[in-house]
Amino acid sequence: MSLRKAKIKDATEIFSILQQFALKELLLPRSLNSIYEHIRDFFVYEIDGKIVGVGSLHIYDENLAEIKSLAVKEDYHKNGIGKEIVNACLNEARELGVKKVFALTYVPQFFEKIGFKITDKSNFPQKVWMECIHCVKFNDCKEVPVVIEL
Ligand SMILES: CC(=O)SCCNC(=O)CCNC(=O)[C@H](O)C(C)(C)COP(=O)(O)OP(=O)(O)OC[C@H]1O[C@@H](n2cnc3c(N)ncnc32)[C@H](O)[C@@H]1OP(=O)(O)O
Repeated sequence: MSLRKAKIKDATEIFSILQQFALKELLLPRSLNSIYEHIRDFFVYEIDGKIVGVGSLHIYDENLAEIKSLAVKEDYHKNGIGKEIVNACLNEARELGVKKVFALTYVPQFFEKIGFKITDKSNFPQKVWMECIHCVKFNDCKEVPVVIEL
C-alpha cells in the first residue's frame, strides 16, 4: 500500500476511476486532457501496484487551494484511503504555504470528519467565476462547499 504523487503513466487510470463516479453523477466529469494538464496536482493510492484511489490539490493563490477529483474505488471504501489522500493534499498545501483549502462536494460529512466546516460558495469567487460559471449545473448546483483553515 502506498500513497504517492501521480506520474504521466497514471493519467488514463485516474481518468477511468473518476469517470466511473462521474457516470453515477457523484463527481463532475473531467476530461483526460484536463488530467494530463493537471497531473502534478494528483496523488494516487496504490495497493499491490494497482491504483485504487485518486485525488488532487489545485492552487488558486497564496490564500486558497481546492481539493478536486477525489475518488476511491468502491471495493476499497471505508478503509481510510480517502482520508489519507485528503490529508496528503492538506500537507502539500501547508508545505506550499497556502492558508485555506476548500472543496465542493456531495459528501460534506466525509470532509467534516477530517476537520472541514460547511461554508458558503460566495467565499470562493475564483472558483465560481473561473469554473462554476461554465458548468451545466451552475443554476442547479447541489454541491456543498466545505473549507479548512491550515
Ligand atoms: C472534492 C471532491 O472531489 S468531492 C467528491 C468525493 N468523491 C466521491 O463522492 C466519489 C465517490 N465516493 C468515494 O470515492 C469515497 O466514498 C470517498 C472519497 C468520498 C470516501 O473515501 P473512503 O476511502 O471510503 O473514506 P475513508 O475511509 O477515508 O473515510 C474517512 C471517514 O469518513 C467517513 N465517510 C466515508 N465516506 C463517507 C460518506 N459518504 N458519508 C459520511 N461519512 C463518510 C468514514 O466512515 C470515516 O469515518 P471515521 O474516521 O469515523 O472512521
